[in-house]
Amino acid sequence: MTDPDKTPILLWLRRDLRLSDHPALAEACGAGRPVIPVFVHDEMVAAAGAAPRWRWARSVASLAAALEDKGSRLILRRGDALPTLRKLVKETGAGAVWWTRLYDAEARRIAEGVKAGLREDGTEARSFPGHVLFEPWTVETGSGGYYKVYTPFWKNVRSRDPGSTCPTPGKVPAPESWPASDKLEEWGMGDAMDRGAAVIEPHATVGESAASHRLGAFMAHGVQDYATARDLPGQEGTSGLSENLTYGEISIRSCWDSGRRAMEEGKKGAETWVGELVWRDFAHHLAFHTPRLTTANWRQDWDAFPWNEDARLKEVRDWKRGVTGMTFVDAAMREMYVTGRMHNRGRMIVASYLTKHLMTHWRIGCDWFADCLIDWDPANNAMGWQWSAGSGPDATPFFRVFNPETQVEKFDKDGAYRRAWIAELSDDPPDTALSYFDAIPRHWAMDPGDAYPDEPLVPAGEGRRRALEAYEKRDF
Ligand SMILES: Cc1cc2nc3c(=O)[nH]c(=O)nc-3n(C[C@H](O)[C@H](O)[C@H](O)COP(=O)(O)OP(=O)(O)OC[C@H]3O[C@@H](n4cnc5c(N)ncnc54)[C@H](O)[C@@H]3O)c2cc1C
Repeated sequence: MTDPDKTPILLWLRRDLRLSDHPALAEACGAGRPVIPVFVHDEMVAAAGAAPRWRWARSVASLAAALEDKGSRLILRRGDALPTLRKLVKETGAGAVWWTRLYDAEARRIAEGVKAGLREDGTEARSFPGHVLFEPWTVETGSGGYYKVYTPFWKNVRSRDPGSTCPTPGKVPAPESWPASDKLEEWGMGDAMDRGAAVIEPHATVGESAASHRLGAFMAHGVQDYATARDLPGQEGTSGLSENLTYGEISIRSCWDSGRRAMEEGKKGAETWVGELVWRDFAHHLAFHTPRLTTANWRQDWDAFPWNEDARLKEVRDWKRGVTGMTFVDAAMREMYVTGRMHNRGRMIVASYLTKHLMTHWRIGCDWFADCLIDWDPANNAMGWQWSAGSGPDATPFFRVFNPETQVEKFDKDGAYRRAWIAELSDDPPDTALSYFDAIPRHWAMDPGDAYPDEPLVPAGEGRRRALEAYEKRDF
């Protein structure tokens, strides 16, 4: 009979594509058993949008190479998670499947199915922390509930210790023989991206060592001025780490440790930055405690609001294509289309314009972001949209309508951001602005020589009036 203590451990990897500070990997490597790392192109991966899927593949390729350096491999399989893992358990004689916990509804639904199915078969199924600083059930209000407002959540955790980082394994113990693996290229994970990988590629910073370099550079040069520079989309004033955190190429705990160290060194922007890391935890806290966050109005009475829910309307199309005539909105939408990223200030402005001036349901914008962002994260994205729309917890109230014109004056005074992204506004547009026209599908029939709209689709004042009127008339 096989000694269960010697059987291989299947390490099922999802959004934890790194070797450092990886609790499940560290424990597996210390268990005296072979470890078989596996990435499954499962129902969660298949449902991801075009840009996230492309970026996910880049992360998988990077981890596969890093594992080779550790004497290991990354086994790739395609299919729904449970049957695929069951099949691998059978083929390899693995006695255990371990993974890192995720907290959004869909990821949990899949993992719960895997856990139940494997346990039924007598296979050990065990999950580990590592995706957030503080697991959602460990942060409680005085009365034992969950937090619905960020500030008290922040106060609760700001002096807590998320624990020490785990050592990076020197070697990952290999099995006597490896199971077969798919080839990543055969999965075509970039195929759905109609702007093509070549456009986004130069804007992505992929893999664990690039992420760690990025964190170091931000700590050395960026964090000091973060509190003010973070609001200026024309500058590189933020860490850019969201794409790496999304795929777990860096651990949130190492970001926290660096941020806390910078606080101790008296770097001015450090506490604000650590506070943003905690916004990420807060989003996952909410997604865990109220799973509807990612799909439905968090405040359920907002179901009765007269949102436009038709994504085919011209105004929604113009918003997606960055031709609303509202320069801040258009610059941000184009930035996202070319780079797969959008500055946080831009995200707030475009979301406010769509949900308030265009009175369009946040889900339409949320879905478009989910297709375009290389840092797409189900919890952060949904929380950001519901915060902007007024339907979420701790949201900006619906009657507080961002004015995209005054926002531009405040945060892009010198016009650097708009010039960078809107070619039609300049006689000599920069490459960034022109690259938008290489990125868009031909059927959008747009050209840098086209006239930019003379008037916004919905002017700031009129949109505000319309939104407030609808809000006053709401019957909830
Ligand atoms: C409508 C909308 C949609 C959004 N969608 C996403 C998304 O899909 N994925 C995503 O990672 N973030 C999302 N955000 C949050 C935020 O815009 C990005 O995390 C930020 O722009 C990333 O840039 P950075 O890595 O340079 O962040 P930094 O400013 O350097 O912050 C460090 C890290 O803190 C976290 N963080 C910062 N701001 C927030 C925030 N408001 N909410 C949650 N976490 C935050 C991120 O992990 C970020 O990488 C969204 C915000 C809005 C308003």
